[in-house]
Amino acid sequence: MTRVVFSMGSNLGDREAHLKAALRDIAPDAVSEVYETPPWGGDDDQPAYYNIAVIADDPGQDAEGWLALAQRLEEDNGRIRDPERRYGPRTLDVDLIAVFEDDGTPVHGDDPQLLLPHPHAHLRAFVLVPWFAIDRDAELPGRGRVRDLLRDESVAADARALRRLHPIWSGHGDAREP
Ligand SMILES: Nc1ncnc2c1ncn2[C@@H]1O[C@H](COP(=O)(O)OP(=O)(O)OP(=O)(O)O)[C@@H](O)[C@H]1O
Ligand SMILES: Nc1nc2c(c(=O)[nH]1)N=C(CO)CN2
Repeated sequence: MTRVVFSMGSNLGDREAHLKAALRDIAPDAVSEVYETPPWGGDDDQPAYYNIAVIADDPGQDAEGWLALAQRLEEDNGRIRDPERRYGPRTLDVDLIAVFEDDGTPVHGDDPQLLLPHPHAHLRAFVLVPWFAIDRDAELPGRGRVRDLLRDESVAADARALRRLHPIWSGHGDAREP
């Protein structure tokens, strides 16, 4: 069994519909409410994002399997990458933030195709705030408790600009209206 923490974001088209479509394919254990978040990364000329954090367990899935799933979800939602814009807009972005073995051991990855834990997660309020909302004891391997990471001055400033909107998931393994 492995446990994955995903960060999902959308800022093109029907943002909520893209997130719901992704949830339908993964049978999550926990899903945060939707947060509206300003673009992070310096490319500010784009719409605000909808972001959620998602936790899922699957007995048969390893880290590579979770990545393949994430990439399929992006493709199914029409993801196009603009090589000129590192942090440009997208219909759906699914990042693996951390993966844990059955006994809680974190999976580490240094292949550029799969960096684990995600190398920028500790800097991103749009990742940390939703994650903390669904797991008060969350810990980002190598960086510390999410509770403490949120106290960083720059992260805390970004966190204040997030707007918590509403639930997106009913808790019954699908993505129906709550
Ligand atoms: N932890 C990870 N989660 C998702 N993709 C990853 C991860 N580590 C490495 N990658 C690789 O990153 C590549 C680029 O992904 P993508 O274009 O979605 O990046 P991004 O979401 O724009 O930026 P960032 O990774 O900083 O969030 C993909 O080919 C993927 O294999
Ligand atoms: N607010 C916000 N900003 C971003 C996001 C995102 O999901 N939300 N994803 C990015 C690339 O992973 C870059 N910037």
